[in-house]
Amino acid sequence: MVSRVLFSGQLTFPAKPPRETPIAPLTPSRNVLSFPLRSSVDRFAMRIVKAASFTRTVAKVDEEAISRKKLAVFVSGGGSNFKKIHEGCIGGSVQGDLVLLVTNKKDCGGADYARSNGIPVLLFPKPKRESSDGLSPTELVDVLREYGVDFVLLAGYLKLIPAELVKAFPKRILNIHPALLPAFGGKGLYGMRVHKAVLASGARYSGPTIHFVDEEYDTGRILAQSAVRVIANDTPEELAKRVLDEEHKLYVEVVAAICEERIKWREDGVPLIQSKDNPDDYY
Ligand SMILES: Nc1nc2c(c(=O)[nH]1)N[C@@H](CN(C=O)c1ccc(C(=O)N[C@@H](CCC(=O)O)C(=O)O)cc1)CN2
Ligand SMILES: NCC(=O)N[C@@H]1O[C@H](COP(=O)([O-])[O-])[C@@H](O)[C@H]1O
Repeated sequence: MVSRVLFSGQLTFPAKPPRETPIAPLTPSRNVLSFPLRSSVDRFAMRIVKAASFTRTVAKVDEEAISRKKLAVFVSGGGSNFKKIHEGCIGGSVQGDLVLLVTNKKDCGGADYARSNGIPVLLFPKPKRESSDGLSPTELVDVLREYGVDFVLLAGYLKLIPAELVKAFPKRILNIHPALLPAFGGKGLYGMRVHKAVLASGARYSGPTIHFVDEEYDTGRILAQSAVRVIANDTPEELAKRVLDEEHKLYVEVVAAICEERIKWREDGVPLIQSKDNPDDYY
């Protein structure tokens, strides 16, 4: 079972010029004139009115046009979240483009998928053994900037993101964790270890958390979560599968919101997602 609470109370945001709510796209229910026409003159007049309205709406949407975002994804394993985000970019549900894949395991499944889809693969950090391969933290920041990366998405990446990168991309690095933070997070809690800890605790709910990344593991501002029921005789693998299915949905939804600039920061520092269907609602 998945639940998601919609917040639509009075919100206060840091003072900044209010952004006009864009006119909703033309939809029959919203834009069809519904009164009976009296004569051919009325019909002609109505066509003029509707044409003007359409032009104004299109013009407004053009003014509000938001640029596609450039995304870099970091993985260490199979990369199923990475693949779902890529499918979203290709399919049109995400207004973004995957320009880089970064990994600490250059032969992992995510890296193989990137190479077979023409996405450049970078190795970070440098392997411990003496090797020319791999980037230093400074080199990594430089490359991300050269590619014009707007957002960095961690998806099963198992190394600590260095402070240099966190500082270079403030409020622009996201991570997905397979449990409801702040519980079951931190150093040593990743992959199946997380689900084993959840089951051992007797928690009745788990589920993915998407949060902004700071200098420590799993302590950044929480942006999105969804709850997944823990079943009494769940194995770690069964729970992992249910949570991963929910991760795939949640990450694509959040990345779509990021690319559409629908993240709003409340004055107390909590980030919220503005509803796509009703701009007055946040969650
Ligand atoms: N600066 C940050 N870096 C990273 C974060 C973060 O929040 N801030 N999130 C992690 C992802 N993650 C949980 O979501 C996570 C990944 C790995 C570990 C961990 O304990 N790793 C081991 C090494 C594991 C390995 O090399 O196989 C360790 O550091 O000893 C904890 C949490 C990504 N980076
Ligand atoms: N703490 C980090 C962590 O455990 N991340 C988890 O690794 C898996 C990666 O799967 P994927 O490679 O198939 O996307 C995901 O379940 C993700 O939440």
